[in-house]
Amino acid sequence: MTIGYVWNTVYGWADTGSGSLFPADATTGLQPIGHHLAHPDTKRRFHELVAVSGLLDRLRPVRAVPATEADILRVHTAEHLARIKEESLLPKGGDAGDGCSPFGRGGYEIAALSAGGAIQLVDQVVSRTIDTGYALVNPPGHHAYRAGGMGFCIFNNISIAAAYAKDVLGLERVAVVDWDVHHGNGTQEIWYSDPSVLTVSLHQHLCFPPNSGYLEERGTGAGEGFSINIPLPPASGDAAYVHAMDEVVLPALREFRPELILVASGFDASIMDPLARQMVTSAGFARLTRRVLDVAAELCEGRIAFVQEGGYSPHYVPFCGLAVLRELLGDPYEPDPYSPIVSTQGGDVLLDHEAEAIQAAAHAPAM
Ligand SMILES: O=C(CCC1CCCC1)NO
Ligand SMILES: [Zn+2]
Repeated sequence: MTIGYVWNTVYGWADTGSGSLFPADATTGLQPIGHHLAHPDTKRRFHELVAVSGLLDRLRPVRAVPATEADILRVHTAEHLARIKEESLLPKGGDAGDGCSPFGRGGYEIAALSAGGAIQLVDQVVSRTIDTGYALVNPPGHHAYRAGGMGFCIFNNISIAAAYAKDVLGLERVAVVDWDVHHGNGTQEIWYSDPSVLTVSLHQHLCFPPNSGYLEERGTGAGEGFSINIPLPPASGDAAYVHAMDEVVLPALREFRPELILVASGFDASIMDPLARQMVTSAGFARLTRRVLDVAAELCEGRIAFVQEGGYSPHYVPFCGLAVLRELLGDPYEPDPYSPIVSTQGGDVLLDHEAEAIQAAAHAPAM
């Protein structure tokens, strides 16, 4: 198996400013802090663990190339692209669009390279140059909608890659499975009326964005039934996520019959993440990964690619990512150093209310 891997040093240079979420503001008590919650150090640490663990030597480097304006415009409006480029020229940069997604001067180039990393990985998976792979890109993308960015996302990397797969590589059906803990509202919006892209979002119900990701959001027009939301209760752990995968995601993929599966791989559903309240462990992410790898082999000759989204625990994200990469390499799961603490907190048992939430999603109208 040849497993591709995308990383570029500038992904670790994304300037997230001096705030923790909102910009520092002495008048409102928002003290400056060294690391914004989305500080790139978390993803740099993931990369460094991949390197120090020895896995990097077993991965095939895939070189990120900046997404072109044409690539970005397949998904985003000209106005959004123009604004990001304009603000990226300012001495202190700008914001993706919601006031808590800062980027520094040159942020456009990093965001274009993030989207371009996803494109390059998809290109090599579809052409079978590599069997599968992981794009450890930054900034993330799944909240970015056609006309704007939000939630730390400037451009919707995975949608830009999906559009490339359709329009340039000629694929007719692409599925996006989003296990980032927050609703993939941007990805959903972009493809909401389009039956050629199935979007499936597993997320903590109402965690972010506000009032988004309801079960009833199923697509519109020709796209009716091709947007699937699986809102999960807070504290859902490995058992709930694996059950949701088995009961909702895999059946939907089998019905849709994608030619390519893209996984929006956020690790903020982890038990140690500061921006959500789920309890997924590195073992849980390994189990989810095994399942999507197997269904890709079953449905589309293994054409599956993983694109980094969120994940904010600098302590734990590296080990969640390592567990996913070990699964891609066919290595057995290895408990991480936090396992004695995180694997005894109860997320490994499916609770009734979790099962009920998942059954509700499983019985939503078919596509
Ligand atoms: O990881 C993210 C970003 C979530 C934060 C954006 C503002 C508050 C929560 N989205 O997937
Ligand atoms: Zn997230």
